[in-house]
Amino acid sequence: MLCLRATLCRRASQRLLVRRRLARDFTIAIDGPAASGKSSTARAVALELGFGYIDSGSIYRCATLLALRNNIADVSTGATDLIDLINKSSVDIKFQPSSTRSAPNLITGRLSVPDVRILLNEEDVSEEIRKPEVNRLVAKVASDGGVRTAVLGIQRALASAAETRSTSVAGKDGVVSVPGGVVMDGRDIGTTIFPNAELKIYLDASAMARAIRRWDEMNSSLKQARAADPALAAGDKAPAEYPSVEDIARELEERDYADINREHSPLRIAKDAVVIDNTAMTFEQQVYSIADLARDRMGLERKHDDL
Ligand SMILES: Nc1ncnc2c1ncn2[C@@H]1O[C@H](COP(=O)(O)OP(=O)(O)O)[C@@H](O)[C@H]1O
Ligand SMILES: Nc1ccn([C@H]2C[C@H](O)[C@@H](COP(=O)(O)OP(=O)(O)O)O2)c(=O)n1
Repeated sequence: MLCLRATLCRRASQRLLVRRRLARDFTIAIDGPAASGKSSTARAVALELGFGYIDSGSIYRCATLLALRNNIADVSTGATDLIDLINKSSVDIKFQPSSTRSAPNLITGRLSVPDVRILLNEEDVSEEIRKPEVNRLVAKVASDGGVRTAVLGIQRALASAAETRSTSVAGKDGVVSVPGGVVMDGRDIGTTIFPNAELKIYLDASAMARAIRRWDEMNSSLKQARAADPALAAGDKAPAEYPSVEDIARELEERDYADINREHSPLRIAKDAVVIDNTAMTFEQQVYSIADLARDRMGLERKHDDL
């Protein structure tokens, strides 16, 4: 009896060790075109699995903000100065538990989407990096090879910090502490940044669905801002300042074209990526199916076969 118990305990701890080993440094790469749902999905998947999250697009957006603030309008001639500024800057991504502020338009069902704050040299620039002037310039900034190399340094540092942070994950034998995995989203994560990522997702949706989602998102944020600020509620800021769905569709199309056709690390579907078109999917379906794909590959039990 004692012997049987010892064997069972040994087997349980071996299983645990296998899981710990599998969960160690487990990386999920999520790539796809603009507004396909990468960042909201990545955040919810990271929360579901107890992983860290890195929004690589926000680093390119910070680089673009540095260019705008330092009057580097022409990235091709000002690249050296911009690279110098990036190398001297710090970017931090603060992943905060549950908030609907970062996905105000989304029906998330049972899920919560954690908020993410982006700090550039310790200043919170989360809202500023989403402004239209940044949207217009970011693809150009991200097309420069030297800028990409400078951004890579920040991405690697953030990823290794996330991976060394231990988290608690509910395993079959109870809660276990595992060195944290990481979810990173962007354009070249599965192809260039983490070509050996354990799970690669290419998230896509129709161009119109993506434009409508972005438009919805902007309008929900405007409604929230109006509710919080009487000056905005009184109509001081005309809704006409806000782009139409057609304007947004055009902007997304231009950015996708630049991201797909650039020389350095263009947006491509990695050959071993799982392609998910979420045009007709609910947010819950896309998050739970990715989390279960990750669980499969970590040797953990699936949780959402009901979907
Ligand atoms: N399956 C879905 N159905 C409807 N809206 C979605 C879905 N997935 C994401 N969204 C919404 O689409 C918008 C764009 O998502 P986001 O995560 O910011 O995309 P990306 O990071 O690819 O630019 C957000 O407002 C998000 O809440
Ligand atoms: N890994 C990455 C991430 C983003 N970029 C570039 C290309 C994108 O147009 C910009 C902004 O990316 P971001 O993911 O914030 O953009 P969207 O949220 O999808 O609109 O940065 C990149 O080149 N490589």
